[in-house]
Amino acid sequence: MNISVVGTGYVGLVTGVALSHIGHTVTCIDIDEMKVEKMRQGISPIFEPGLEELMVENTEAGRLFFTTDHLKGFSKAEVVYIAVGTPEKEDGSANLMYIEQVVKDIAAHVDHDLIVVVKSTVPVGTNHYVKELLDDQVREGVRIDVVSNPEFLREGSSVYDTFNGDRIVIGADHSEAADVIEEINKPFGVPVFKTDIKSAEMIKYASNAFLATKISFINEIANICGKLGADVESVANGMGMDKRIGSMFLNAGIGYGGSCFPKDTKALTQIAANIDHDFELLKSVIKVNNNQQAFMMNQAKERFGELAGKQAAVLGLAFKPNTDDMREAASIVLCEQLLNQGVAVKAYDPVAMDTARKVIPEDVQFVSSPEEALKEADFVFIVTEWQEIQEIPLASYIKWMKTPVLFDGRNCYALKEVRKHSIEYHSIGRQPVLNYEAVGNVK
Ligand SMILES: NC(=O)c1ccc[n+]([C@@H]2O[C@H](COP(=O)([O-])OP(=O)(O)OC[C@H]3O[C@@H](n4cnc5c(N)ncnc54)[C@H](O)[C@@H]3O)[C@@H](O)[C@H]2O)c1
Ligand SMILES: O=c1ccn([C@@H]2O[C@H](COP(=O)(O)OP(=O)(O)O[C@H]3O[C@H](CO)[C@@H](O)[C@H](O)[C@H]3O)[C@@H](O)[C@H]2O)c(=O)[nH]1
Repeated sequence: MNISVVGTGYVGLVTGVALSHIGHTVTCIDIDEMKVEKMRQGISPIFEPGLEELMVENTEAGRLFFTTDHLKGFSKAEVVYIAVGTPEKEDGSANLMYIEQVVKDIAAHVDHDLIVVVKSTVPVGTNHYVKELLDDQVREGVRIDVVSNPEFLREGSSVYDTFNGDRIVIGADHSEAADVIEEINKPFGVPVFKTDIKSAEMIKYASNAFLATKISFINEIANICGKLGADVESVANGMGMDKRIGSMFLNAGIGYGGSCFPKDTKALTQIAANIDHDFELLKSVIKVNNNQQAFMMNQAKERFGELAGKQAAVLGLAFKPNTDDMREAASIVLCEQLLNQGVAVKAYDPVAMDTARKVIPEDVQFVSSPEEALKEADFVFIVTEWQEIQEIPLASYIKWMKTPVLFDGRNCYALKEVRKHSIEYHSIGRQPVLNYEAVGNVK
């Protein structure tokens, strides 16, 4: 099939590349000329494992094209996927201006029947709003169907997730349009769930809100465990063995970040508020997450009393491993808080340094290895559990740091291992390891 994908961000580019890989002819359209130029040269504008190779393979096979020209991009399209951003507005609701612009672009340039697939995460009712706008704006005689097809990929494993998803949700008013989208996706071999449009839109928000709830729940349990002497990892393992609960998304830490959970949880409380429903549970999930981001900072203040004049290392800046995405990364808030307390900060991330420079205060010193960050540091914040960071030998903290005081926001190290070293180690929902004598005069 001839498909156009509008927006080549984390969702659009992966969708376009994957659809071309299963045999469709795909034209990806973006307004960002630099991005399009990069993709034409075979360079992925985002860091996503496996994406660039697949992009080049399908470009060379003549199935994948990139353009900034909507007219050209839509000329042969039988189906257009919308994958532009829906960022949050000041009141927390979803900003639909990019979607509305794409509708204008389609209406201005399309003169044949079309199925428009909304992949972006949009509030319940938006697909019908898109259909109304299109019906108002397209040329006479042109028939447009709108299908909701929310995306569930995770950054850092988006290529894998696309080919190994748990389900593809298709929401449509007409079964013919739903059948076309099902047929397009058949080669993925992923189970398809067909439903009405509003339910499809809600499945996306409800899924993200539920996962965010799981994370805030385990973080609350962790905070209680920490005070009672229980171990949150054991608790999560024991809970997760119950199939009704499931073992995934029970990793305690410094809260969820990224481009989706923070924005989508807020948007869903707003969607509920619009119909006078106070979504108390979800508001608490958000509040717990905001508090959790301050957890390590509070630990450090409690540990040292005065932080001014100290030197800190921050290991990991991206909101999660295997991505260069810095949207709503905990590291941003943590670096700001450290600087505000008069701490000198050296930060390292294996991949996200360039994106981090744009959002992290410039007083933070960016360094090119964990060793440089840790050299002469009074303490370290482990913020992102990159494999490279998890593999730093515990002995290296002793060797490189002024005082090996670790605050691990992602529980990267097994306590059994930590206890073998002369280290002071604070993590989330687990007992601290306080080898005071060995560490010397830090306390
Ligand atoms: N990032 C994720 O992991 C993820 C996962 C599932 C769903 N989503 C949802 O998917 C949507 C896209 O998210 P993203 O992270 O890929 O966004 P993004 O910000 O990475 O990418 C959006 C792209 O759209 C382009 N664009 C904007 N207006 C355009 C126009 N009129 N024509 C052509 N291109 C245009 C931008 O230049 C940008 O490259 C959002 O609604 C998001 O909530 C994201
Ligand atoms: O047990 C866990 C799992 C995740 N996280 C944090 O939660 C955030 C989000 O992680 P993850 O869900 O793996 O990444 P995203 O790329 O944000 O993916 C989520 O958001 C996407 C956008 O809507 C959805 O498509 C995905 O299904 C959904 O998992 C990150 O900060 C993680 O550190 C935890 O703290 N504990």
